[in-house]
Amino acid sequence: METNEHEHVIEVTDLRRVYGGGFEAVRGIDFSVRRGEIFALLGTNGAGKTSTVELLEGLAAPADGRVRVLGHDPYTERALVRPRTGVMLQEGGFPSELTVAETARMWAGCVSGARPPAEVLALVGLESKARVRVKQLSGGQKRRLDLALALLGDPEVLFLDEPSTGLDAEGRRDTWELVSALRDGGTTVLLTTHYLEEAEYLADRLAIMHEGRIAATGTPAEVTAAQPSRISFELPEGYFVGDLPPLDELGVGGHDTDGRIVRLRTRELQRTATGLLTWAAQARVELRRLDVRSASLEEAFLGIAKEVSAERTTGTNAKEYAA
Ligand SMILES: Nc1ncnc2c1ncn2[C@@H]1O[C@H](COP(=O)(O)OP(=O)(O)OP(=O)(O)O)[C@@H](O)[C@H]1O
Repeated sequence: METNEHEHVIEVTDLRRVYGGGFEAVRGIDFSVRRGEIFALLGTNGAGKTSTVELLEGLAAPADGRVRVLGHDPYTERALVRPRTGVMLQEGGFPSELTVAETARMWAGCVSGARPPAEVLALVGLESKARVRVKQLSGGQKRRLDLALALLGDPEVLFLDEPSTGLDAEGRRDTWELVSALRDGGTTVLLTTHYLEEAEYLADRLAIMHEGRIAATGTPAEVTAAQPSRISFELPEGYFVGDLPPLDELGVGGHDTDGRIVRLRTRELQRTATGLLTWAAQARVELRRLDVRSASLEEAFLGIAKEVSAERTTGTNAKEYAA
């Protein structure tokens, strides 16, 4: 395996996917993934994540744009790319009468240089289920079997489509640890997920997709830093919002109230917090229920989805969306 960690293992340029009937599910996206990196594609339902991953896996040809996986076109050069990648699909669809071990052996027969099936079953914690029929597995155990099969070829690049859907909290945590360990061993991972905490925990970098486009991309910290922080507190007895220092002078971008609770949004957290606390000290009042927090990935996600929808409604980007 090559070890150049700066090498771009996945490169996507102005990628488009159009389904029969003319629906454009992927509308010109760009991103790249370096060797040994975990990259997460997040998005609302129908954002185009699976449509994108299928293009990376070479299951369909793009309508336009370019995809390279390990330097090759995964569709036209499938024979070069496929043996070096592992794919965990959303629904594996195995014959349900086979046992777990038989399924793994059958799959190993289709993979050149496959690892011993027992080894990958142990990796995902399914060794004790080797003799159980697939139809008797729980939903979470089936997802783990999907993952084991994707690992049979010891892939350089692993595509994981919602790897922990259906897993309980412990199973999810186990999967995260396994995926982290694979990354630490040099595997490049592209995953789609609905769980923001999964992306926060696992992803070195991520992209948030919305309606076929990438609305934000970067490290989890970069994506959340672009969203406003929040400060909330209870107005002291006898005070009104108008008694606070002018909010724009404190760097506040917006505010709302809920009874006596005031919520401020700011991109200058330190300036706003300092101004507010200085005012409280000078007025000799206590700010009860004070809560100061940076945006979470979840807030960033919801904020981006809302912003893009609002732009669309007001027509800011009407032309772009009509394209
Ligand atoms: N075969 C198809 N024919 C027509 N439209 C399709 C087809 N497959 C998907 N779509 C549409 O393309 C859009 C993107 O779907 P896709 O499955 O890629 O989204 P996703 O981000 O993976 O969503 P989810 O999180 O719900 O799995 C959706 O509007 C979907 O209805």
